[in-house]
Amino acid sequence: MKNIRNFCIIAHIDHGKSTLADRLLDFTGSVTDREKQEQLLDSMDLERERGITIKSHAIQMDYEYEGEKYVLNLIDTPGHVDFSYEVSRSIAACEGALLVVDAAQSIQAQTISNLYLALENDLEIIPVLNKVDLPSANPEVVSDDIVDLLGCEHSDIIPASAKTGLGIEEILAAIIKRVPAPSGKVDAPLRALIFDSVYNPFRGVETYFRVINGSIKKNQNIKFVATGKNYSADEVGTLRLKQFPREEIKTGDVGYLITGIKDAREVKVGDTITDAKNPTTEAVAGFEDVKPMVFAGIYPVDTEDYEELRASMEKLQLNDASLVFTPESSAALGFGFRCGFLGMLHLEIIQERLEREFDMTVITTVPNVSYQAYTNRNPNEVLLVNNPSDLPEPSSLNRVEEPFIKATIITKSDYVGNVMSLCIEKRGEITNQTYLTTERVELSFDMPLAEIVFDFYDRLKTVSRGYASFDYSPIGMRESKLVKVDVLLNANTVDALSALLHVDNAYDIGKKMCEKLKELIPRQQFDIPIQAAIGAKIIARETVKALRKDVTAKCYGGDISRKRKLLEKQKKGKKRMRQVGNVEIPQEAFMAVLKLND
Ligand SMILES: Nc1nc2c(ncn2[C@@H]2O[C@H](COP(=O)(O)OP(=O)(O)OP(=O)(O)O)[C@@H](O)[C@H]2O)c(=O)[nH]1
Repeated sequence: MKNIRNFCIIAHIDHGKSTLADRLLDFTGSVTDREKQEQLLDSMDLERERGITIKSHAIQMDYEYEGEKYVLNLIDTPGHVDFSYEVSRSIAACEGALLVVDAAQSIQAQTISNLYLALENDLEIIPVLNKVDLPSANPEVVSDDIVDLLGCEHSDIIPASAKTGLGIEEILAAIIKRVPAPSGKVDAPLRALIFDSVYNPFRGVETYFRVINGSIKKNQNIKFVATGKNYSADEVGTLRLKQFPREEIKTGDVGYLITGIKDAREVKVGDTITDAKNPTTEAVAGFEDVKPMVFAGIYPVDTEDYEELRASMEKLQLNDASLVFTPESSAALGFGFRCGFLGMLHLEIIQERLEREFDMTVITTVPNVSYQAYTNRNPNEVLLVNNPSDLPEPSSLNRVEEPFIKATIITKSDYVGNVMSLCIEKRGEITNQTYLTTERVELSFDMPLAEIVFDFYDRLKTVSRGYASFDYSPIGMRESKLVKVDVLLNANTVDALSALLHVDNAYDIGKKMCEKLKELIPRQQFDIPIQAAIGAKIIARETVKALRKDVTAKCYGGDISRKRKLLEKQKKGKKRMRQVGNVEIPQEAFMAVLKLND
């Protein structure tokens, strides 16, 4: 045990975490040349394409230092705020953390939020100043920032470049010297923390764990504490680039477990594994069910594909336990599903996976957060509103509460004004303003989650010219004045276009929605009035004028091939359209409310 080191890498997005992990694997000889590939740890295609780490992974390295052999377990963590719960679990499985800071970008919002998570778990922090090879790097200034933040010495900071390999040896030495060896009770009943799980279509769910006390043996009868289910440990082993089956994984070490579980929902990140006959008495530390933050309807483009969509979603859920869905129906779109996501990125990923892996073309409706409504009839009963159509009628509605978050934004002092006006426009209330240095300011706001899940991040980037980083954490529900804004096309309400909005914004957004829809809905043979309404009251109106021109009109005469080509083109453009009443609505229109400021 004394020669094991468990550590993770924490950083703001794009500060070089995955690249650094690759260098460490290289340097310790954990990969052969043939296995070498950029960003080894990001194994999903999507991850590689998007250049982001979606799921956290673990990998074991051997390293000899001053004549002694060490086992280093690197637990990689996802960088996007949608997956922050996984970061916290990975952190809980370690004793130390490399805090990677980009020498050109300095400390950003997620550097700080991840650092706090690490400090809460008493991790030893090793600050790494990455990307010192960049011409724009500013190592002196950024080192000062790090010293201010951590209260460490300048000499504690390791200058490095994950690109050139500078500093890698020093980092490995620091992991061995500064990160404490795991401490745990070898003789106590098994207690292991699940920090991740991965779905393998052939072997079922692979569970990644860290043994805190005792050991886990092959064929042992084990129990998952939170779900209360028993399994047999069919295979346990250590994780290298490949899996290495072992007879036993001992106290302090990290490994994988295969039990034949076929459904990802049975394995919950943060749960504790214990022995079925001799269970641990210690409480499961900090286990939390991950709750979806954003809800949207997903409908097949072709109504006949509903069953196929259901089958695809069920398969997706087997390997992504954070996806939840229930069937729903919409007057406009027919049968589909209301799905819960961790955030907008997660929504995009699911949509893309449905298309790539299952060949499904789907229509996604306006996303919304989850509200809580109370009616006059029973003001104590909470009604969950995950869909605008679930909101009770205004006459019977007592009050609505919406989720709030604490937003932390770090920006340059020049942009404080812009950032503040943006946040105030988004119904934010400033709660704190701290100058980290004379140039950099940390701002905190209490804001409704609904305002930030959509275009906030892009707007923030624009108003700060890219010099703002952002992070948030939920702070509970607060009462809010919300109304349902409906959209009528050709005098028919299209339920899939309804949105829940704050009363102060409803008129403005209603008007913008009509304008945007006018741009997006193709002209047809007749005038299409577009109206926004609150209840029976129309608050805005636009009209899509009737079409006069036939696309093939120009090709009079016999040029049939050209005519066909044009018609093909028109058909392609129609692919993702939905006929509602007699109006054709393209997919973009369902998301129009998100793009009002484009
Ligand atoms: N010049 C230079 N570029 C680097 C260095 N380290 C990483 N990069 C580049 O910075 C970008 C981001 O690096 P990643 O390793 O993907 O960053 P990350 O923190 O893992 O990002 P997420 O996985 O999305 O959280 C990539 O284009 C890397 O090639 C470095 O030391 N020097």
